[in-house]
Amino acid sequence: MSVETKISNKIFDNCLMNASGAKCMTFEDLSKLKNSESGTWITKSCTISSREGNPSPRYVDLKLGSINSMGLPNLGFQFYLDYVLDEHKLGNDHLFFSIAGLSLEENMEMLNKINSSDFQGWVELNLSCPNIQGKPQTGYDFERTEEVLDKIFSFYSKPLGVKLPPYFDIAHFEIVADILNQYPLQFVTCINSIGNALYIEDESVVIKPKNGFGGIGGAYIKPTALANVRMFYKLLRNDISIIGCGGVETGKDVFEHLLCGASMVQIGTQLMKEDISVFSRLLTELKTIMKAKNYKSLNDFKGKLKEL
Ligand SMILES: CC(C)(C)CCc1c(C(=O)O)[nH]c(=O)[nH]c1=O
Repeated sequence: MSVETKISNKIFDNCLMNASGAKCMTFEDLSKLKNSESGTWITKSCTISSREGNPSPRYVDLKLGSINSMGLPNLGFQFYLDYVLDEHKLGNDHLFFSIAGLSLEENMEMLNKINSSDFQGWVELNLSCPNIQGKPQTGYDFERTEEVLDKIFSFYSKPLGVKLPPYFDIAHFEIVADILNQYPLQFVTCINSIGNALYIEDESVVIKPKNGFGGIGGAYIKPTALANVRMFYKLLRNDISIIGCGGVETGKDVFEHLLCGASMVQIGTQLMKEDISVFSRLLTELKTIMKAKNYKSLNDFKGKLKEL
């Protein structure tokens, strides 16, 4: 039995990786991920300059998930470029590099540098990156998304995918899929946290930034994550792989993301709660499910969600 998977022309030993943002900011974080059971790993979304991010408490684990307003803390673009280039020298060309520039110019600057570097892995462009003041995040500003992808694909020639915020309206799925289908994207990651949720404990918010408003992850968001994976699996070109993210706590949750059409599954909140042993547990649980159903490989069930 195999839990191998493929994104564009690269095969991974297994279909699990961390979600950008979860335990992937420092060299120590990244080394632990590299040496974990995950099939690959991704860096924390970065900006050109390093950032402290928001004041704490800015991330809180909840019974049914998590809430965060980290504020894009990261060690700065050059740190992550140096990191992935060191990995390239060690022969690791299958890791993911997340960027979330604070402007289109910043994203272009980072992508120009990556384009002319020896990096051979994938870039995950975080479309939850902030937009012009007063406008919604880029992923919710469809004209802006088209403009950003136009500019990027006018010069960027290496494998690239986008991390999408959750959508809810069928018309939005269709508009976004039509835009994405115009570009040579290798993958789409669905979903980022569900933005601006509010969690209350003892008559108070639980995180300091943004009056307690933060992105929600974990079990709360699995139904929405699965719907986004399924929708984009159906609407996007077959050569665009779907990476599922959202609400994965067990092997059954991984199985459900794969059933919806995901080729790779990212773990965020549960990685924050359980640390990197989560990958071996999830792989064991997934293999148990596959064995019980006599599935030999992911292709036996990937995308084959039954409808009534
Ligand atoms: C929300 C942004 C700060 C603009 C991007 C970084 C990010 C963060 C973050 O760094 O606060 N948290 C998330 O759950 N998703 C993200 O994409």
